[in-house]
This record gives sequence, C-alpha cells and structure tokens, in this order.
Amino acid sequence: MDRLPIALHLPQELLPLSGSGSGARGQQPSKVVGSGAGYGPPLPAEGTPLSRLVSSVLYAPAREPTPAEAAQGWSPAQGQRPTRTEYDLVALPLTNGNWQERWDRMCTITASATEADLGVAAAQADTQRDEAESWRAGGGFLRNEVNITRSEESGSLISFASDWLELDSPVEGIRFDSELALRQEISYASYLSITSIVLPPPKLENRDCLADYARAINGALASSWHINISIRLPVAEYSEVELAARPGTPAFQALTGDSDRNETWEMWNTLRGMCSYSPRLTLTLDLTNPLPSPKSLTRWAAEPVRHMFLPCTSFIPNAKGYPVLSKSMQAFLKGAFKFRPTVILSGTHRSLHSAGGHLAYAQYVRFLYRKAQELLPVEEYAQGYMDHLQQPLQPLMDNLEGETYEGFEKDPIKYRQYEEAVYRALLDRPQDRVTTIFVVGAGRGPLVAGCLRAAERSQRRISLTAVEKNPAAFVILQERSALEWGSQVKLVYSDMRSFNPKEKADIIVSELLGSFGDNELSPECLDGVMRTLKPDGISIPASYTSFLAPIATSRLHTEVTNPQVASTSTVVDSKPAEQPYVVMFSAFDTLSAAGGRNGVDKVQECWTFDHPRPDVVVDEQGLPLTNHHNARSAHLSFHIPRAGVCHGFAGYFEAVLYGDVMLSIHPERAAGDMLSWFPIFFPLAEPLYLPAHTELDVEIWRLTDNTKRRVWFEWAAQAYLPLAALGGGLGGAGGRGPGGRSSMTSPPTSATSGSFSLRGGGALSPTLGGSEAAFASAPSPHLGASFGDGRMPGIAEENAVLEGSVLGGAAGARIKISQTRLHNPGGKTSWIGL
Ligand SMILES: C[S@@+](CC[C@H](N)C(=O)[O-])C[C@H]1O[C@@H](n2cnc3c(N)ncnc32)[C@H](O)[C@@H]1O
Repeated sequence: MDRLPIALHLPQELLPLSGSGSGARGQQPSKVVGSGAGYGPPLPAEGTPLSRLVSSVLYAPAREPTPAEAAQGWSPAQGQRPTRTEYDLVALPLTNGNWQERWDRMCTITASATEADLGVAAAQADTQRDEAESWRAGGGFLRNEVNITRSEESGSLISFASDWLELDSPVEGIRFDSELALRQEISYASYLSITSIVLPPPKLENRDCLADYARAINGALASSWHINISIRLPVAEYSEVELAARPGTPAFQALTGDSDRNETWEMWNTLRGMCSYSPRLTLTLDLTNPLPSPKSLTRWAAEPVRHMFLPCTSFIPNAKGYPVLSKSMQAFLKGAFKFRPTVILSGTHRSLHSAGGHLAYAQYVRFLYRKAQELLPVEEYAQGYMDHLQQPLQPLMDNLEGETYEGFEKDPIKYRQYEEAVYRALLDRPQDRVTTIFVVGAGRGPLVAGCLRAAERSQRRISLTAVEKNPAAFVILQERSALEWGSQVKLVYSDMRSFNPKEKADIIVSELLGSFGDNELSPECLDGVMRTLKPDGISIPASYTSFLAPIATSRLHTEVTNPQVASTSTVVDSKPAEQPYVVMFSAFDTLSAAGGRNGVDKVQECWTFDHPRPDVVVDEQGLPLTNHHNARSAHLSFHIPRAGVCHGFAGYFEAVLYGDVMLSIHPERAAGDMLSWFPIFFPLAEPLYLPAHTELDVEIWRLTDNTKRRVWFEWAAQAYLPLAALGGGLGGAGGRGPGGRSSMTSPPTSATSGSFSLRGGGALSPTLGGSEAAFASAPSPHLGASFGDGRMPGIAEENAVLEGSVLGGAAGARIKISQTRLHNPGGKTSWIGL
C-alpha cells in the first residue's frame, strides 16, 4: 500500500530566522564543511538551522531498543539509523515578517495613502517612493526576508507564498505591487528548485476583483515553465452570524441547513477558466471551516486537489481525549484519499487535545487512509487505469491482442451471466430436440465453454459452432478444440458477415458490446449474421441500450484540451477533445439528478438495438441493403440542481441477454464487480458553466455513411434556465416533455411549442426583479457576478432566447444561456470502421 504523504505545517514563530547561526547575533560562525574549494556559501557541518529543524520533523533521533527488540537481537547500528516519523514533508512560508514590513512600507503607503493622511514627512515619503520604484524596477529579497536561503534546504519542503499578498485588492496599486511581489516569490522559489508553491486565496468580499487575481495567476504561471501553483481555498465560507452559532451545534445546522455552499468553488471555477485549465494550477483545499452538506462537497471530487490543509482545530476529542475527525470529515477524506493529496497538518504543537501527543493527528490520518484502501474488486482491478484515457477498441477493424482477451477473461460476472442466459434459453426449448448454437466472435472460447456447461446443466443436446475472424485467437480455439472440446465444437475461421453454414441456428451468441453498447459495431456485425438464424431463433444478447449523464471532470478536460499536459515526458501526448474515450472515472462528479420540472432521470437512456430485427430490408443473400437502420439520435434533457461545470458526458450500457438475465454498467444499477467495460467519455471541447437549476439539453447521434463504411458519434448540448427557477413568476410546470426521447420513439408534439428571441431585456426585468435570490449563490460567468441593479444580466443580453409554450402562455418557459459546438461533425476526428 502506498504511503499517504503527510506534511507538517510550521508557522513563522517555529522557524529560525534566516541569518541566525551566523555572526548576526554575536555568535561565532559554525564549523563549516566545503568552504575551501566549494563555490557556494559555507555549509555548517551540522546543517543549517532550517535543515536541522526539517530533519528533526522528518526523522526520529537514535534510540534505545524496546525490551522486545532487545530480546530479538538488537544491533546498536539499528538504533543509530534515522527512522522516518509520521511526516514526509514540511510546509512553511517562503518569506517572513521582514519582507512584509518592507513591502508594506514601500507599497501600501505609496499605493493607498497620501502623505497628509499618514502624517509622513514629505522627505520620508519621497525616500519610500524611490525605494519602491527601484524595487519595482527589479529588486529582490534581503537575506533576512526569506526563510529558505539554499536549495539544499528545499528538498522536502512545500512552500507557502506570503499570505498577505492581495492580488484582488480593491486598491489598484496594491494589486499591481502584490503581483510584482508574487512574481518575485515565484522566481525565488524556482531558483531554489521548489516545484510547488501555495498561494493565499481570493477573497469573497473582493469578488469584483477576482478577474484581476486570475490574470495575475495566469501571468505567474507563464513566468516560470515548471512551477506548480496551488491555491489555498476554504472548502466553504460562512458568515459571522453562522459561525457565531458554533459549528456542529443544532443552531449552526438550523442556520446553514442543506444550502449549497458553492461560493469558493465558483471563485475557483472562474480562476481556472481564466487560466485555461492550466495543468500547473491546482487546489490546496483548506479544511479549517466546517464542512458544508455532502451535496456541496461532491463537486470538489472533480477538481485537481493537490493538498489538503487540515489544522488541529478541525479535530474533535474522542472519549479518551485523542484527536479524531467527525463522521462527515472522515467520509470526505476517504473519498479524497483516492487522489493521494498531501495532507498538511497544522498546529499539532499546540496541545489542543489532552491525549496522544503531537503525532496523534498524523497517526489518526494514516489510520483513516488504511481503512480507505479496502477496495471493491472492480476498483482493485482498475488501479492504474483510474482517469486514464484509452481509445475505444475496434475489434471489427483490428485484431485484438492476447493480453486484451486475458483482461476480458478475468471478469467474474460477464461469463457467468452469459452461461446463465444460454442455460435459461435451453431450458425453454423442448428436451428432445438438438439446439444449434453459433458463438460468433468467439475470441479464445470462454463463451463456447459457457455454452457447453449450460447444455450440461440443462440436460439439453446442442450442436455448437464457434466463428472467429482473428487468426491469432483462432489458433487458441484450435488448441482448446484439440485439448478440451474434441468434436463437440465445430470451428469456423470467418468473418461472421460472410459465414455460410449449411444449417441455420436456433441461438446465436455474441459479445461484441462496447462501453456504450453499440460502439464496437455489434449492430452491424449481427446484421450480417442474422441471415443464419432460423425464423424462430434468438440472439443472446436480445438487446442493448446506451445511457448518458453529464459530468464534471477537470482533470480529463485538461488532458484532452492541453496537448502539452499529459505527462512530464517530452513526447507531446495530444488528445483531441472531439473523440470518445474509454475511461475508469475517478476524479469526477455527476452533475445531473433525478427530478426537476419534468421528473427526468439522473442517467438517461439514448437508444436501444434489438436482435433479430425482422423489418430490415435485405438483399438476396440476406444482408441489409444499407446501414441506415442503425443510425440513431437522442434528445435528452437533464436536471442540474446545483451549479457546476460540464466537461462532457459519461456513457454506459445495459444489455438484456435473455429474459431477465442482464449485463449492466449503468452507475445506479450495475453489480459493481464487472471488469470488462469501463464507461465511455464524450468530452466537450469547451467547458459549459451550468448555474443551479439548469436544464441541460443534450443531443447525441450515431451516424453512418454507407459509402465510407463508417460509424461515428456526434454530440452537442444547450443549457437553459427555467424561468420558474428565477422566481419571476413566468415559469410553471409543463413545457418540454421528459428527457430520454430517442429517434425510435415519437417526436414531441410541437404544435404548442416555439421559441422567440427576447430583444432588450428591459421589458422583462421588472418581472424578474428579485431573481437575485436564486442566483446569489450561483453567480455565473455568463450571467455576471453582480446583481446590484436588480436586473438579471443574462436576460438583458440582446440575443438571449426565451423558449416557451406560445399557445399556452409562458408556462414552462426557459431562457437559453449557452451552448456547445457540434462535436466530431461528419466523424472528422473519430470513427469506427466497418
Ligand atoms: C469483445 S471480443 C469477445 C471475445 C469472446 N467472445 C469473449 O467474450 O471473451 C469480440 C470478438 O469478436 C471478434 N469479431 C469481431 N467482429 C467479428 C466479425 N465480423 N466476424 C467474426 N468475428 C468478429 C473479434 O475478433 C473478437 O475476438
């Protein structure tokens, strides 16, 4: 099991001031090593004061053996060897109060006040201005302004930038000088080979200057090619009134209730959006404040959390006085541990808890981490594949590798379900008849073996043929035939679409399913072999259905849109955003929920394929004339209860094998330990911001081109806000029908629906006055963050579109707020070959 990285945060008062240990305080210089021929400053033999402090945090001193160790033969050398403590890293501020003092003197005075205000003599003010200007022209730190002076000291450190930097100050001069100071700190950290620096967060009260903060961060990222910037952001903010009610008490609960605390996430979303989802911009989630409701917390699961800042004040004492965490904090950490953030503990020296000592906090976090490592079989199997984007297989166009078959064959559920389906189908057949079964796309034979077992269990006689077009897999089939099956199984090396048996089948068994059901071209392959099925024959599977849900996954979005990201390797791993991927989602959040005005599902059905399908027009050989009947389209409408950003759609499938024997990777219905299929991901090239109560309409098409012999998917989405959600009195029930419509069902009645452009929002804004309440907790980039004038900026936009029931008045009306482009038009980026 991996060790969870834990850092100890050392505040300024516990740090040696740089310059101490020298003659500065009248001490003799320490004994040094390397001072002669060395090129750097002399290094004290016992290390610098800082490196000694860091070592004392990370390594336990030499010790005496315990009685048990002594009994087992303790060698003195063992006692001398430094052993690791509970900590792996030390977190500390890069600069100290001396720097703040000088910066304040230079910058706050010149930026924010007049001489008269401050009563500063004109000459002194001039000196400060000159000093500030020469610093702005490219000044650096003084030796006693930084806590770290040598790169030898920086190895096990996480450094914090000055927490007084105000990149979002309402005072313009302070903003610009803070930005200069930040650049200086980043450049100094880079010089020290520090790879990650933690920055103070933007302030809620300065939200008007959030864009200034974001621009400064973007510039800071560009100023160094390797430094990672991590923004220390509180998991939630509370008002003074709420905090006065004492977190954890029923009074606090009554005040905060179930409300969505998304203010800090909204700031983060604006910030990372303005920084173009830089992979070097991450989060240090600050767990000082009480946790909000679990619903508000889920969105952090989709964000790049690099560190968790956990002060000792967030721990509560257990019955024996040891520090422990509340149930909700335990659950949150358990979910977060799978991303292996560094936990930064702070204040452990303050003896806030009566038992356990200062290491008890780290020991407890490690205990929680160990507990969180108990994985489901599918999670165990998927370790190493988490959030790893893979091209979907094309088993028709390509021949699969042996390793891929081996992977399939580890699945404990799939083959059991197939055997059960064949067994039930055989039981439903007369006992005295021989049933002809074709296993088409037999691979290395696991379904063939399943059919033989099903025949034995059901006491039915079968005639079994295995058809496979992969020459390498066909060798394995021959091997199994020679060693296991003998004459029980007939082998045919052929593409199933040109397979010509003498006798037709009662049952055709196949497994050509992809993560989205039909995306490995099962419909097209089975179309080609259904001519070998008797009129009353059956297909196992009988049908399969595709499902979709909108998700937030900033990590995968960054990967598909930032070609330079993916790894530190020099190979540029470009992953276009207009193709589907197979991926085991880990850092993601499903944005939709069941309900909304139309009572829609959280995960919605796109379309279904049934086999056999007697209505297909075929030629004289029994093959379909065109592939037109396999085109599909789905128009879905998702209810998005809380604000979030959609980065794409997760796709799943469910298959009916026979009767009620199913296969499912539907997230709400799957058994949980089927390993053969990870979900599919349809990314969006641009993230789509969705305020709370959005109705997200998603269109997805499965298209085919007979001449090019290809199948591909296209997708797009539009976001709408129901007027009812704005509290303006125009909304109501009804309007658009429930989601989940597909091309195979009847289209919605359009007689009463229509849409019209809303020109000049002024006419509507009086009705919509008071809508601030609905938006106050969900300011959107599209809507603007300020509602001080009582109007809803999105509505005032010239081209906002109001959709509603024209004949039936405005009941069910909704306003369109954004849309995506059409992804993968004409299959230009991605297609599946027939
Ligand atoms: C997903 S694998 C399943 C293999 C095996 N039935 C199993 O369940 O482990 C699909 C198999 O179908 C084969 N296949 C795909 N299209 C085919 C076609 N048109 N004709 C024959 N075999 C095909 C592939 O080569 C591959 O072996």
